[in-house]
Amino acid sequence: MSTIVLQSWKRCQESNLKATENAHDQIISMNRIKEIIQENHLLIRRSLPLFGRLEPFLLHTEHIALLADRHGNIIHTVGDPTFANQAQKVQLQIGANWKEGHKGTNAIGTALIEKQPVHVQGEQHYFLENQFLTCSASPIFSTAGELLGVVNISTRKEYNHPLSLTLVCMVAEALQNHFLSAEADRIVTLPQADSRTQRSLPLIGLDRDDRIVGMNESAKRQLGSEVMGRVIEQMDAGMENTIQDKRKRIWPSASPALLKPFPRLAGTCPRFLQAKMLGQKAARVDFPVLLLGESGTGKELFAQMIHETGPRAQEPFIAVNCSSIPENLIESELFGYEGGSFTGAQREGRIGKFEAAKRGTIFLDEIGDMSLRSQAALLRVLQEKVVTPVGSNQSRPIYARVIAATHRNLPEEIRAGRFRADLYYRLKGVMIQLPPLRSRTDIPELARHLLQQLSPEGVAPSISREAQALLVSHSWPGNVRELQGVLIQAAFLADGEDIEADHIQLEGLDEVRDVLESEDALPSLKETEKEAIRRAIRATGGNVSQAAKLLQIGRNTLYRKMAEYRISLPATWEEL
Ligand SMILES: Nc1ncnc2c1ncn2[C@@H]1O[C@H](COP(=O)(O)OP(=O)(O)OP(=O)(O)O)[C@@H](O)[C@H]1O
Repeated sequence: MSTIVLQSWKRCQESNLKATENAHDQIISMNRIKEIIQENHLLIRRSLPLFGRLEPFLLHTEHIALLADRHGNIIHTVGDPTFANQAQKVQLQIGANWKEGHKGTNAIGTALIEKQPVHVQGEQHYFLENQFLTCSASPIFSTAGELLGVVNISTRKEYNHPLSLTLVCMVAEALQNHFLSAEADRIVTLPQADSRTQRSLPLIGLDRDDRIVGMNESAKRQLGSEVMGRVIEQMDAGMENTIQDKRKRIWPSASPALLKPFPRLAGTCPRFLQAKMLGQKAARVDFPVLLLGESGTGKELFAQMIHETGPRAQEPFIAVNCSSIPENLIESELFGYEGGSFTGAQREGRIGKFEAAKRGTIFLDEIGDMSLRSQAALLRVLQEKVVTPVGSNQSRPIYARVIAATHRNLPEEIRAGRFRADLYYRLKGVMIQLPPLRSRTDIPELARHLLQQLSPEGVAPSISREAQALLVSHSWPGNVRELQGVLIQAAFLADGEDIEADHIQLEGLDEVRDVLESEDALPSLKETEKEAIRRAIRATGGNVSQAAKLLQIGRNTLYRKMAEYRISLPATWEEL
């Protein structure tokens, strides 16, 4: 018996599995099978062609090939129908679960635990009822290295053949190479370290910046998985040959005529249009996006548009305000938690925002306000593309696209030691800088658009020349959000008539800012601001959105100020 099989038997004995009893198979409902197939649709879709090619060779040979997901659920089978019938007696069929924990030593379950190819022959199966089988399984890894499932070939024990293990390894490797070719922009191959011992060509997948985004097992053995995310030219990786290059297809095809419009984003200012075009291009590809801009410049709206016009539009868009979550809760919020893992946690546990975003988009707003500890945890997740819920030791793959945003100057934050450089480089696949409103040349047009939005059924009021001049000359510290507020007030005061200069109330904001900047007055103004925030929170019963509206500042700005002044929300916050 191999060491792997011996160790597996030991685990089974320690778990008190009784070899002579039948395995505790769960009967899985049709609905659950559909869900499992849905969860693994990408793996199945990409594996089907290969299984299709394998099928004719398995017919009349009493062999079947199976695909199982990373939990050991069988999700696809092909092969000899006679043997498939016999295999069903022990539930070796679609929908059944072959985790070692309840099926004992078996190729699928044991390969999942060991994360390496496993051959289990006849009597080496732990349960007597499975000992008529001989099975070989090899794990399938994503290009980023996460375990996706296993490919397994089973037959009767009399037909045991050592080559079946080689065959499953080749199928798993072919699948991984196929994933690599679908996901990377360019694939390069390294010279083989030792062509006698190396089974296949080491392949490396690169993004358009030549950063390593995936590797097959052979490359991983040669370079180690820690090189993921590094730029190939900066590495001493030896000579490489490009064997596939899709980059030319991605970028030229994103000509302006082919870009999908961002209907909710108004503006004609050249700086804004340039940012919008970058966003439209980013919607077509899957790179991480980093949105930079002051509060209220439209970062969240931009992120929504990138999501809604891209291929992930049918999946969820989940926005997370990183500055509003207390540091000790951020990991459980993002990555989820197991039941009872900390005081105040829900008994049944909860999935995190990354998993909730499924194959959609997670929008990490105010990323620059995250603590260094949380940044380290986030970086790990982005690198490994798996989350480990708080209190659990099981990691789960994540598929969401990441769009991050901040009003902070991240290079400056990095220099000050408050932001991790490696996280910054991970996040800034495509970087888009949104101009502040005061530097935009299209304030009157934007104002007309916002007024139109305010009166969807009627005719929006016009804005007189004097009123426009006021709007253009204001410094807009609150950006588009502030403009929205001013226009609501103006339309209300105009009472159905056109908006005149008198209706534009830019009251005090500039004066307040001027005074705030004068050093002598600073302490008392801070106090005033603190008190205003406290009162707004009290008046709205702790509703931050309403309090922000009352104070005429953005929600994020309010959160920031609350953190700065150490003002916490009553009860609800503590109960979180
Ligand atoms: N170009 C635009 N066209 C129309 N509406 C806009 C535009 N830019 C921003 N807005 C509107 O302005 C408001 C503020 O935008 P948004 O919340 O996206 O800003 P933000 O940069 O994410 O702010 P914060 O950093 O404070 O969260 C929203 O109501 C949004 O719909």
